[in-house]
Amino acid sequence: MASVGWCIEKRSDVGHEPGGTETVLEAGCLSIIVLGASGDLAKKKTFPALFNLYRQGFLQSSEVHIFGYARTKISDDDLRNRIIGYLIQGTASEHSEDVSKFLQLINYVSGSYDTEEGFRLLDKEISAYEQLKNSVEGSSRRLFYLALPPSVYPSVCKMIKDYCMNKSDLGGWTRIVVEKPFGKDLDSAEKLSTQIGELFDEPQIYRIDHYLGKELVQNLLVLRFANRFFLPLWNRDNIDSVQIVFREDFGTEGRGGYFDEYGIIRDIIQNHLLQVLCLVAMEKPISLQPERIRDEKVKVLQSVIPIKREEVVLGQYEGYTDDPTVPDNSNTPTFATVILRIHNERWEGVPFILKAGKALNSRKAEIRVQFKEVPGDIFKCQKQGRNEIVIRLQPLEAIYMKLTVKQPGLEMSTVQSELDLSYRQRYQGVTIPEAYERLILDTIRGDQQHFVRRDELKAAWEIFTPLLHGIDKGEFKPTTYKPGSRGPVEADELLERAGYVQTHGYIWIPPTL
Ligand SMILES: NC(=O)C1=CN([C@@H]2O[C@H](COP(=O)(O)OP(=O)(O)OC[C@H]3O[C@@H](n4cnc5c(N)ncnc54)[C@H](OP(=O)(O)O)[C@@H]3O)[C@@H](O)[C@H]2O)C=CC1
Ligand SMILES: O=C1O[C@H](COP(=O)(O)O)[C@@H](O)[C@H](O)[C@H]1O
Repeated sequence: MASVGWCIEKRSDVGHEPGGTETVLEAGCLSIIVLGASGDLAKKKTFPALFNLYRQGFLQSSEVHIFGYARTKISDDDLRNRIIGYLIQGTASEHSEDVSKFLQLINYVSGSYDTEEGFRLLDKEISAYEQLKNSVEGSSRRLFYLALPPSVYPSVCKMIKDYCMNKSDLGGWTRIVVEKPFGKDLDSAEKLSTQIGELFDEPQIYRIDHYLGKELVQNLLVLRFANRFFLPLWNRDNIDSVQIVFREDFGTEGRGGYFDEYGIIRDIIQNHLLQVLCLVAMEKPISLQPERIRDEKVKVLQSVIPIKREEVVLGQYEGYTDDPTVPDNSNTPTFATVILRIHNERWEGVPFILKAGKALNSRKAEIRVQFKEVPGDIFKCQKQGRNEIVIRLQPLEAIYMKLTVKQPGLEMSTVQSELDLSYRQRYQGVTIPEAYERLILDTIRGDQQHFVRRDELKAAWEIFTPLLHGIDKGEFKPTTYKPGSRGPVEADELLERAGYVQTHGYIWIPPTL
């Protein structure tokens, strides 16, 4: 197991610009508290991510303890038994000793989310552990991960603030991680932000969007700003359209109750896809300081003009309302294509097409940047297709550029082909970290670059709230589509109207080893 101590590289805050990093020695013991430990996210994502960090040496048993907290009355062992299967999944058998050792780092505390009793008990347990480690009071670090429905965030944050804070400021800290959906519209999100903002300062709040932890999303700034190729081309003069697409080949699967309240726009588009859009469209930040990057993202969001009704297609898959937790007359979209337009010098006139759907014919997420046609087409090859750069976020991470080349052989004819950077082939033996793993490590390191700032969130809700209110009032109706299909045909028609040219007779085949 690689040993990684707590001497970490921490990005300095505003005032230390540009660029520089400083080394901060964080020596206090670390308590990670997973609230909602009995739930779905905790078992599927949070605990496995913590395990992987532990396995790779980023969490040391001498310095870290993990507490699960929820109302369900279970023992430490019950919790361990609930999560063990998710830790072992995808883990080689040689790691079974690590699994046992990791599980011993976890204790469970049961209590409610709005009364002091449980939180006093939780504080007592954390303090006991800190004392055991001889941690100097105030130097210890407490990370609260809210794997909970947002309805309980305000009361939970109040309880943490009143009963569970790190006791003083001797280099220690208290941070909270909150999951999406952060609000349901502009007003509710602002209300939630204000409630939490009265209790914690912005540098203590980590609004997680797990798409920001995906490898190829993290690569976007490097790709755009470290390569001469792209700098002069990345604008309205050369790019005709940008698509950011999320497809899932399964339906709401046991999460129907939650999903019906939110729908695909709040579940995927307003957060995950919009965050990706920001990174594709933003200007170059003056440095890699998290605040400087987030400043640029906010500017993009604030430049988006109101969504036009005719640039939206909504769908709902057949059979969606068969779920007993979904009302028969549900108007909730499980599919949406929405065109956003950015009113600035770089992007005026370029449609940013955000598309997301459940129960479709495939599972993938990608960014597809389509370039304009070459003027003066001497090869008469225009009909074969346009240049595209495709960034495949998942599965099979890849970046490929679709381009026209000479067909090999004696004739001078042209054909569509690609320059392909397929990660599995290029980076053999390299394990790409899970998004949650990376983001939890960032919260421990105090790096907020890949988290959503309050003003970003506000600007994101400003874009979608009018449309969402229209849908909630039943003013827009989703059209039905067949599960396993591409979604409503109207979505492809909208794409065509937006100027997207489908390439026929060419398909990218991920290379095999
Ligand atoms: N599951 C997923 O894949 C993803 C989830 N998220 C977000 O993460 C958060 C947690 O999600 P998930 O784990 O699926 O949610 P769950 O519905 O599984 O809830 C987590 C825990 O919260 C408690 N809980 C549930 N409902 C309520 C309620 N109405 N009032 C008080 N406590 C409640 C339960 O614990 P107990 O009863 O023991 O207290 C439950 O085990 C949510 O904000 C969700 O939107 C984000 C991305 C993906
Ligand atoms: O946040 C969510 O994301 C998942 C998809 O995540 P991915 O990393 O597998 O692409 C989605 O299934 C879920 O509905 C949504 O809440």
